[in-house]
Amino acid sequence: MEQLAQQGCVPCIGGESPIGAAEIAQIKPQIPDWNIVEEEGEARLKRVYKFADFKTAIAFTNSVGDAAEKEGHHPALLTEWGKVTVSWWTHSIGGLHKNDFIMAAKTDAIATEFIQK
Ligand SMILES: C[C@H](O)[C@H](O)[C@H]1CNC2=NC(N)=NC(=O)C2=N1
Repeated sequence: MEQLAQQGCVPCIGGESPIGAAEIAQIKPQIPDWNIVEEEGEARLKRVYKFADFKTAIAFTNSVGDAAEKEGHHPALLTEWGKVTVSWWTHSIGGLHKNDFIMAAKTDAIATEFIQK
């Protein structure tokens, strides 16, 4: 199976299908530290990363923002002292698309460039 982090997002222009339970079961093991949560009535992928200080947290945040711009798929990012909460979901379908799993895997890869606590 091709690794999620190596894949690119397909453009979401509306009308895409949410990811199915079978595919989630197949690919979720590649992003074991992410939780599927329900917020505002929508399924989202969420993970908290811990860093040594605010400077590292905001540098990581900006790097995730750059990846989002490159792929045209955008997360919610909450940057705090020593901590960044990242949430991925697909606004156009109000839930999870494979793109969100791809971006979660890319986010994990980016995090390895920063020293985590
Ligand atoms: C036109 C543009 O590509 C779309 O609005 C994109 C932008 N980034 C996006 N990001 C996310 N997470 N979900 C979307 O549905 C989405 N739509």
